[in-house]
Amino acid sequence: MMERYKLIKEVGDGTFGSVWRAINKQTGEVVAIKKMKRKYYSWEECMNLREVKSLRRMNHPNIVKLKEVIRENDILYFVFEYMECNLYQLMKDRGEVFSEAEIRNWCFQIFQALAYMHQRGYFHRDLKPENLLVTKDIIKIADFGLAREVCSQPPYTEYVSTRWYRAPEVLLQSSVYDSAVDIWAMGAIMAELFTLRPLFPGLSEPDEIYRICKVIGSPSENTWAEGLQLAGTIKYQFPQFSGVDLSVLIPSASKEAIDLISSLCSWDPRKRPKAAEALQHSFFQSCVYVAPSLRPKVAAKPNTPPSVGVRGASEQKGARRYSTGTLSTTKAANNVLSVKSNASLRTVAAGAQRKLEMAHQAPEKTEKSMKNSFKQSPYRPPARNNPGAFGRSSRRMADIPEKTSNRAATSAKVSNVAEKLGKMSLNSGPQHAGKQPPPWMKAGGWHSQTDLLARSHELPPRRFTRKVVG
Ligand SMILES: Nc1ncnc2c1ncn2[C@@H]1O[C@H](COP(=O)(O)OP(=O)(O)OP(=O)(O)O)[C@@H](O)[C@H]1O
Repeated sequence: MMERYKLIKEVGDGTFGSVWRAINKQTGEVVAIKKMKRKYYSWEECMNLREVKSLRRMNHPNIVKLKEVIRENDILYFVFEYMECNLYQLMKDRGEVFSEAEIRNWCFQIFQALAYMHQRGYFHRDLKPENLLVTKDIIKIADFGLAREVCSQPPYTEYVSTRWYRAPEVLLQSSVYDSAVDIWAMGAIMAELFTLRPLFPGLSEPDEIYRICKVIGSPSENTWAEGLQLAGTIKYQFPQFSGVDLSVLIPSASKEAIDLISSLCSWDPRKRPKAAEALQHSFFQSCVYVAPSLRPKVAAKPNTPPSVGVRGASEQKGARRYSTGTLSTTKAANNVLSVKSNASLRTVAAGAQRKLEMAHQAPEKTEKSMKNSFKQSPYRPPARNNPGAFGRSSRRMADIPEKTSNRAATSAKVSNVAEKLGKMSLNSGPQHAGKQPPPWMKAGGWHSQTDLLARSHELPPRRFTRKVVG
């Protein structure tokens, strides 16, 4: 099976697998092949993997497409559509800041993918720049190793995710969390796109919360009563900060962008907008939806990329087919699973699920649980010479995913807007013509600014190290 592909170059080395650029010798198609690090001794084991289970159900232009699953000599390979680079690589190599139009374009696409995914009852749980893959103007969500079905039943597995983008309810070990964790991550990522620096680069879990408090202000009974309870449960006391003016921290961002980021990064998960609501924020005003009835009757092209931001309207015609399609798998040969669109789903019995999930952890890349972390290192303000919110810490430290004992569960609360999304397609409107309506979402309470927080233009060049190669 694998002889059909020629491996060209390793382009990524993740926790669970190494990723290669490869060519399909028969068709000449360039693909990305993820070779899993552990062995899989049966086909059933493979079918139970989260990555397979969730990606099989996803068919969206902004979710990286799983083309094939191959098991050969007990090694498991995922064949994905190939993407040129990830968002972290783009930021790292960037000499100057991205334009707001570029950021809007990317975020609009990611929120569409999230709206699609959340609406179908999945959330990603590990959104970070490395998992957002870019080819030209198109951005796609990758790495569904941690994706969870919103309605899945307990017992819930421990899970691994990346600290800098981790939502406060997860840091505080909430037993119930939901798709709002992806929304928090998007706030942090969006801010990072503007400044090219992580917004909350915590060196540990307590430090992560400390930095969040410093930037968005400590939570109160008014802003997040449940959070105070959660903190009480693990005997954690929030440091007291009133927060800073995000527009000072992110000077290149417009008022609308600042308003959206502050909504996304709300302490209370229920106060964060849903992905479909975020798409309606005034920041995305130039990205206009067109109802199907108003669309020109042109046959959708099978692989048309989505039209976003202010780009050409001609690209948008295929958008709807992606938001309605489903995936199915065809076991074409004994050890090959080809993934085809627009056919029915098959759910695999979850017999060995828990065993697999546990095996899915990478012990050498985990840290002790938050409980232990807090127990052993009670809250301490960073030392005087601590670099502050935008520290010069090694990126690798936060790349190390942490094992937490959170249980994921929630009801899939899908807004009407999200439901409508599947019936809509995209169009591009003019850039901010005329007066803009006020943002629909209220910004968080920004009170004062602390000089401990460096401004982005005062920051030294980014010196983070990453595990991504190529
Ligand atoms: N389809 C693709 N096209 C091109 N590069 C890819 C593709 N998929 C993954 N990569 C590269 O490989 C890297 C690791 O991939 P991925 O995140 O899927 O692996 P992982 O083992 O699950 O990683 P993690 O440590 O984040 O859990 C990505 O950051 C990206 O740079």
